[in-house]
Amino acid sequence: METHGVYRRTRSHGPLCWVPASAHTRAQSPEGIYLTDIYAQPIPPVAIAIRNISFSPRQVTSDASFHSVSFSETDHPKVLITGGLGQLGVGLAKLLRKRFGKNNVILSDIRKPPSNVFHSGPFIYSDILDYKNLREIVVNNRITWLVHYSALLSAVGEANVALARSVNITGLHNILDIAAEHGLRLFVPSTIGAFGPTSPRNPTPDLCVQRPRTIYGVSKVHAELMGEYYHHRYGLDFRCLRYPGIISADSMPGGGTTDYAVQIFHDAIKSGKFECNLRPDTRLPMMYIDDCLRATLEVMEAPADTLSMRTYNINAMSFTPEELSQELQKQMPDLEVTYDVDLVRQAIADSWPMDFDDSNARKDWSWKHDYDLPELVQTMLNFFEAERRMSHIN
Ligand SMILES: NC(=O)c1ccc[n+]([C@@H]2O[C@H](COP(=O)([O-])OP(=O)(O)OC[C@H]3O[C@@H](n4cnc5c(N)ncnc54)[C@H](O)[C@@H]3O)[C@@H](O)[C@H]2O)c1
Ligand SMILES: C[C@@H](O)[C@H](N)C(=O)O
Repeated sequence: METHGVYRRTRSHGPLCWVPASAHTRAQSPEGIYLTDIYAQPIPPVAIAIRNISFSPRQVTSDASFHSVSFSETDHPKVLITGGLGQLGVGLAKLLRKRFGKNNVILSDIRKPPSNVFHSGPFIYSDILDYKNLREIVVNNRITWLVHYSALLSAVGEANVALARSVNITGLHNILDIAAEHGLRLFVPSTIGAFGPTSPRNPTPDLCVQRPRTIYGVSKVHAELMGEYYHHRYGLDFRCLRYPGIISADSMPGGGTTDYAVQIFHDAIKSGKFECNLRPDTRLPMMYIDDCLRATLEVMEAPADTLSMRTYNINAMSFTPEELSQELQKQMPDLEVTYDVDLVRQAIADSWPMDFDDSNARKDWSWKHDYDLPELVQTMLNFFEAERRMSHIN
């Protein structure tokens, strides 16, 4: 057995890893991380975060390896998606189930799933603020990948800062600890909202000033930094993409600043009219959902040695409400677009990137988007047309 400061190297279960030599005797922070680890020099690259609420000395002996759930690259991962009933989770589950098998992907949320989602594969109740319940789900289902989608988005976050802080920050802490303790590969999405008015906006590179002015943005910068810290400090396999505004036809957005770019299609088809809550010249990075979900799978499958960073910008297109309206009007010339600016959303949008530099993702793991603005508009309209025909048949 090799020792290194207060750490011991062990291979008792699963891969070689570092664990604290006398875990049960040292002082813990409120988050359950050993404070004395901070002073143990030199710090080995891989060690494990342990919570006081998660292990008592009776439950786990001091020489246990918490990396006991090993994920072989040849096996299918067993995936848990948190916050899975939002705009993105159901589509991601569908993509991952196609690849890994229906029963290897569990959707979870605190809401009641609609019947088609409930019957399309495993669904489980999970509140990310309930740490013990999360741990039970991970253990009982032998989870190896965790996709953490639960969050309050930018506009709803500003309307309820306390809840956003709790879900987006405390919830993330639970997720990080669970993932580190059980050796999971963890995906946490970040956003264009992780930048602020002092960031370069056109284009915004991966590494630059990040001083967002929303609780959503602050919580996402915190998530990026904590994930990267757990990666360097504890060997957590943390992967993060900063998504642009995502546009989807069969799922509705959950209260963000980019929601107008989805709503315009619904209103255009329903009434031929749309009232936009952002100014016509507000340029923001955007992406069709299929590109976003494929990027997520691709970065999760990327060999670790191709990832020069753990947080990447990804992008597809940038447009303004005026440009989106004009593209739609090519197919729907009678569409009427008016503007009634929501000051909160406008201030948020004015502080976000106008264009996103994703050259590192393109270089490191060959990221490439499929949909530009014309394909996006055509695909969205095709979806609604197909839906209309189906409803006529039924
Ligand atoms: N949709 C976008 O345009 C976009 C862009 C950038 C980043 N993202 C990120 O992607 C992720 C998914 O986004 P989305 O658009 O699907 O979000 P959404 O708002 O549509 O869904 C979030 C889900 O989280 C759930 N949730 C809330 N509190 C919870 C709790 N305590 N425990 C468990 N679940 C809880 C909600 O019920 C909801 O279903 C989020 O982290 C978001 O920040 C989304
Ligand atoms: C951009 C993204 O994070 C989300 N759609 C929002 O507007 O809040």
